[in-house]
Parts: sequence; C-alpha cells; structure tokens
Amino acid sequence: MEQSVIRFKKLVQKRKHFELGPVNLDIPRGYVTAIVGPNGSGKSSLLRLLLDISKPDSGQIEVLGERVGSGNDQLLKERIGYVPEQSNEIDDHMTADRKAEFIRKWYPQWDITLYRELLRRFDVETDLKLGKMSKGMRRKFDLAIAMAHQPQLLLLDEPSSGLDPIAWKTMIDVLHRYMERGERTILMASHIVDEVRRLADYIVFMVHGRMLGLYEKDTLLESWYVLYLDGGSQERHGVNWKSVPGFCSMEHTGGTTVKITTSEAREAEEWCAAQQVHIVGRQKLELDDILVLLTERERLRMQT
Ligand SMILES: Nc1ncnc2c1ncn2[C@@H]1O[C@H](COP(=O)(O)OP(=O)(O)OP(=O)(O)O)[C@@H](O)[C@H]1O
Repeated sequence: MEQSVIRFKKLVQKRKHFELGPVNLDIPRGYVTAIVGPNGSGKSSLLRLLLDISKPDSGQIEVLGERVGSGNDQLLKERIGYVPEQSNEIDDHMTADRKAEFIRKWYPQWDITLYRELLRRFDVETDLKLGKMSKGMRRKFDLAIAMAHQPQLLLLDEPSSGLDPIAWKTMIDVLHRYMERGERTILMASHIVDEVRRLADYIVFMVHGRMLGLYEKDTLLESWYVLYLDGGSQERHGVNWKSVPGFCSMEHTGGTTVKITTSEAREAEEWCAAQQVHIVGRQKLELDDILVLLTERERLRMQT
C-alpha cells in the first residue's frame, strides 16, 4: 500500500439507531478513493467525522499526518476542501462573490484566478444570491469554493448531485485536472457508477456502518464475473458448484447451462479447467451489481 493520507483506527460512532464501525482503514495518498454503499450506510457520517463536525465515541482519525480533534483544526482545514451533501442554508442571502470574499480570509492559498476560472467553466452566475441558485448551480459553486484554495485533500459527498450531463462532464474533467498536479487525494462518497468508474482508483464498500475493505478498482472489476458453464456431465456426477472459488450464487439457465457468479474469476476459471467444465460464456459484473451482492453477503453474515 502507498503512503496513506487518512488513517481510521478502531473508529466507532454510536447513534440511537445506527452504529458506525469499528473502522480500520488507510486511504492512499495521491489517488481517488470512492466510498460506495447503500443509503444510510454511513458514508456522510464518516466524512463528517473526518472534518471533526461530529465526534467519534472511540478510536482515532489521522488526516494529512495530523490527529483530528487535536487542536490544529484550522491549519488542517486549510489543506482540505469539502463539498457537503447539502449546501449550508446560512449562506443563502449572500451572492457567490460575497461568499468567496468572506471565506478566502481563512485560506492563505486562495487562488482568485482559479476561483474565477472554475466559475467560468461551471457557468455559475456570480452576482446571484446563493439561495436563488438552482440546485445544480449551487453544487457547482460549492465545488469551486472547495477547490479554489488548492487543497491537498478533497472530500466530496455525492459531488454530482443535481448536475446536468454537461456540468457532470465538466466536473469530471475539473477533478481529473485537479489530480494531475502533485500528491493530491480525493475521497468521495458516490452512488453514481459511471462517476466511480471514471474517477476512482480505489473503492471502499460500506454496508450498515461497516467497511468491507479497500479494493483497487481495476482488480475488483476483473475479479467479479458471471460464468456460464456447461454443467451436463458434472450435474450427473454430483459436482458441488459451491466449491467454485469465490462462489456467490448459482442458477440453471435452461438446458445444461449453469450460471455461476464468482468474486474470484481467475481462480474459478482455473477450477473449471481442472474439473473439465466447459465455460460457455463470461460476463463482467458492474459496480452496482457487486455492491448488491456484497450487501446481501453482509446482511446474511450479520444474521448468523
Ligand atoms: N445527526 C444524526 N443523529 C442521529 N443519527 C444520524 C445522524 N446523522 C445520520 N444519522 C444516521 O446515521 C446513519 C447513516 O447516515 P449517513 O447519512 O451517514 O448515510 P449515507 O451512507 O451517507 O446515506 P445516503 O447515501 O442516503 O446519503 C443513518 O441511519 C442516519 O439516520
């Protein structure tokens, strides 16, 4: 694993109806990591803990080498850009430029040229009050504000929420460009498969407040497959399909063909070769299908 930019150590936060953690995880520096998980799995809660907006019950978080909540918060926040899931309504009476004037005082690295360039690219009307902006325009403004002080770490909570397809493409391009310079890191929570596919290097799955590991995206997508197997003679010899490496599910699809879903495609194919099972077809799983299967696996694990 590369050098880490964020470290969660035995992090736990207990709510009345929800428990987050324990989370033990290192987020690599210099990459885009996406937290992917169903509604209510704890993605936003985790980002708020990172920014010390809410407190854990136990455990620790280190961000950019500093312990969160240790008193260096302002210095730390200067190095971080954050786009929350929902914009702050307190700012609704301000125009874009007034808000920018207001917050730039806290950021020595604030780059007015970059700010103007981002607003131009996102087509944001600078003299409009924030409360009068459309949802998408407000989102674009929030992104520009989060990036204008050139943070080393960007935390994005559902960044494309409300964006039209053109604005979405601009955002993807802007984020790619952000990553081109230096050792920068993005940690984002997202539901959008296409966004994760285009941006993320690593993926963290989160289900019911639990982290299901950090996966390198390309490796993950190469591991989860549906294999269509000719099960004719094997069915007669009583082969146990559950012994296929990475076995997730099995279905008869008509005739002698058996559909097996596996999380270990390469090993499963080697198993087929050893068992002389003919592979009739193969199909990659998409991220959302993988999430559904992991969620179901976690639900079953919690029941036992
Ligand atoms: N301030 C709070 N007080 C009590 N419970 C909370 C609070 N904030 C969030 N929760 C609960 O924590 C759980 C996780 O919520 P969170 O918003 O972190 O999930 P999420 O994965 O970001 O969801 P979504 O994808 O819908 O945005 C939910 O059950 C939610 O009701």
